[in-house]
Amino acid sequence: MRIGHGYDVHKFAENRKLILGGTEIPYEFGLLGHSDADVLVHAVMDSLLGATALGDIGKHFPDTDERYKGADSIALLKEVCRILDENGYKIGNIDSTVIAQKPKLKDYIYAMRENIANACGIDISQVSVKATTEEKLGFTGRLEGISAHAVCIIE
Ligand SMILES: Nc1ccn([C@@H]2O[C@H](COP(=O)(O)O)[C@@H](O)[C@H]2O)c(=O)n1
Ligand SMILES: C[C@@]1(CO)OP(=O)(O)OP(=O)(O)OC[C@H]1O
Repeated sequence: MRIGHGYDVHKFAENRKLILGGTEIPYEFGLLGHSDADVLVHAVMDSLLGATALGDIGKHFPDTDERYKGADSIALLKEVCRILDENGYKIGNIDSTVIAQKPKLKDYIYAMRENIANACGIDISQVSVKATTEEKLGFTGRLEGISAHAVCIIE
């Protein structure tokens, strides 16, 4: 059994969609990135890669590579899960937290869990997504961006 941890941050920008956990969330700002900037899926991918000690998302999907411009992070997650499978690993469970002052995410949590579980070929009960604010403190509290943490167990 191996444990993995992932963390990512993306800043808010105008004229971008807000994609979290593969779900488009209505909000006045989106997140800036080379890909679709899905900060939650990026943290999940880094936790899985961390558990295998096979590098990180920057190594597998460099932000200098035109192939990943506007990339659907859920598609990248599927590739990470293919790598895990190729190396003989199975996911035990994934737990994650999105840190966002706004928007409220509770109505989208189930859809995010479902998207992540489907991409990984696991049951939704193996994927937890939580949301919290930082009580208006720090960069998330100032509405400058969103961060996400994820941990996982693989076997
Ligand atoms: N962007 C967010 C942040 C929080 N939630 C939900 O609200 C609960 C209370 O959040 P606090 O930061 O005030 O502790 C939290 O447990 C989430 O259920 C949310 O939906 N979206
Ligand atoms: C997945 C990638 C691909 O460009 O997405 P980005 O939007 O650049 O996001 P970041 O978390 O800064 O780096 C990871 C990249 O590998």
